Amino acid sequence: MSADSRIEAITRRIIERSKPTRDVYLERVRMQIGKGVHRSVLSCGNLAHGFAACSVGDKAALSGDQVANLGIITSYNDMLSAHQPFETYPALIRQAAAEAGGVAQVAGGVPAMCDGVTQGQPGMELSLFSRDVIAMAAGIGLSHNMFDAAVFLGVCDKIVPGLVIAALTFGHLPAVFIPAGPMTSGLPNDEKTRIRQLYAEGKIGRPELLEAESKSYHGPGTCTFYGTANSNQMLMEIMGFHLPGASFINPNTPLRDALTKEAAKRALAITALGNEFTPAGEMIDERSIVNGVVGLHATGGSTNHTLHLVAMARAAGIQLTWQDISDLSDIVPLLARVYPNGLADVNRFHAAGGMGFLIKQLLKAGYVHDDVRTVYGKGLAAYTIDPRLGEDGNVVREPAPEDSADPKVLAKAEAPFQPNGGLKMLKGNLGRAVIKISAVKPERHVIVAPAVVFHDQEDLQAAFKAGKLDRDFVAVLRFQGPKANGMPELHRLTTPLGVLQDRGYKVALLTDGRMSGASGKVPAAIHLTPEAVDEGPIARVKDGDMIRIDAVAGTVEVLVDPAEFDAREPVRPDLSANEFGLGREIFAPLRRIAGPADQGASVLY
Ligand SMILES: O=C(O)[C@H](O)[C@@H](O)[C@H](O)[C@H](O)COP(=O)(O)O
Ligand code: SF4
Repeated sequence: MSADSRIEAITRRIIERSKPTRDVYLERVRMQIGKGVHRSVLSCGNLAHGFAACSVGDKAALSGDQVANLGIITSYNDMLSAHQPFETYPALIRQAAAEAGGVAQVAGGVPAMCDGVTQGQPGMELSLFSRDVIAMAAGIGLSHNMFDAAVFLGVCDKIVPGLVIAALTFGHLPAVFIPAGPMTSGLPNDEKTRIRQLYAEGKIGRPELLEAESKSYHGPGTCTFYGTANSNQMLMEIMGFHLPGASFINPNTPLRDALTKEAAKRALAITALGNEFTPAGEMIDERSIVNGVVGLHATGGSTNHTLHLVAMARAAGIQLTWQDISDLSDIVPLLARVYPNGLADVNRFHAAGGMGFLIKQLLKAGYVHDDVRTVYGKGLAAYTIDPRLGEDGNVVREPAPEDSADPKVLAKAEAPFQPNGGLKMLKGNLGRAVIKISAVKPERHVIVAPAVVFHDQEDLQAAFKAGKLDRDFVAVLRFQGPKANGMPELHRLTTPLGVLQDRGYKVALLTDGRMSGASGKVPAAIHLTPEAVDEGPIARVKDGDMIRIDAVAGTVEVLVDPAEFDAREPVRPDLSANEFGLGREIFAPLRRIAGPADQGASVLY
């Protein structure tokens, strides 16, 4: 089943554009593959160090080059509810590997930041760069070169993108991603938001707010809104890094453990020592990347992936642009309504038919490429399934349903919630930006209002609390880009801007910073490039300038006489206050070399 001709055309132009870098990348992957079983190039001393702490049996196995060895890269910590379940995964993976006649070793750990803990805090200024630090940290583990395949334990925002960059950098190895699954449903996300707004208006106190937050985020597993973390799960499934049906099974359940053990065995089965060798660098190609972007649009996924997918693709020599993402958005319909794009959470998304139903609809309508390679074999059609626990405790896969079990949450391709995708690119005399329209009411897709300029999100919060913002306005929050302060998420502003919007004002945010994947109802033109610290046009905007954000036409403009605007000097504020404190001083070198948002805001390329 071939993809829609428009999808094919965009895929072809990505292939053409990427050819120079993709050819070099594939040549390097094949050269590494050509060196044979990797630990066989190690000296006896290297090898002895590599298995010194192993059992006698594993030492014997690893002394030769016939037994496959899995490198586990884990992002376990107790800070992220989504990653806490990984504490027990290495033992489960070792057991599964032994059952399959292989070996598994933890090759290394990577840091993982919880953006929920750092949201609105200085620590958030390390968040985006942590993606590339995670890629480097995973590379340190895999550089021991003891492994025939790698399994990656990661879920949340920057962790999966960082691990994918590492997996593709070590593209000569098969790579299987193993998730931990979503938290069970707690206080509904819209109720959490309502209570936050009551607190922002001074109508309730901290005890009531903390009670609501704790009922929302209440146990192990990924937070249940459709933010970056759950967008990551969708991507790993539709791009073929997960086993079919792995994404949205709750932690600490028999099916979850069965999926984890199956993933470990599958990773051992697809090494060069077997007959289904599937190196990640060849498995992921331009079609896989396009399938990921399509999945993002069809589900109203996180705006952060206009940064991460670009950086992930680049790791495999594939050059994905915002124009590609925007053009795909014009083609792909919105088929899922999961908070903030609706009231349901990911548990209800899964119960409605989940990834199997979604992929089946996208394949039927020709929006995705079926002729792709995955860790499960060939063809995306293998993912149109519903995972169950079999009698023998193993995973059983039944065909995904033809109909959505909840048409308010998952729609069929012939009757979508919106004719186009969740993400729109904006261009104009202020530069290039991104806006997530899937969660914004249509009457707010175009906003024309005077600018109120801020250099710090706290100043906007203070202006709100002082009652200075009860009017139509565009909050122009600048010096939030990668080089300025690490491009933090400004999701805390959703609450005051949401209160003002609910009071009937036409409000929007324009920033060179980011929002959370969980942000939604307030129109926000984000990732503005060039950023203010690079003297982008946003550095010349003044209070009162009329700003037009138009998600229909795809434009972002300041409505000031061009000659007058160009004659203005860019503002150059003192940013030294955010150059130290809570680790920001050690990230200064990364701020200096960070690339622009439309190229992934990466420090790696
Ligand atoms: O991109 C994302 O999805 C966010 O970074 C998300 O991971 C973050 O944790 C939010 O801040 C959670 O939402 P609240 O802050 O509203 O709890
Ligand atoms: S989804 Fe966000 S808040 Fe929840 S655990 Fe992951 S990073 Fe933390």
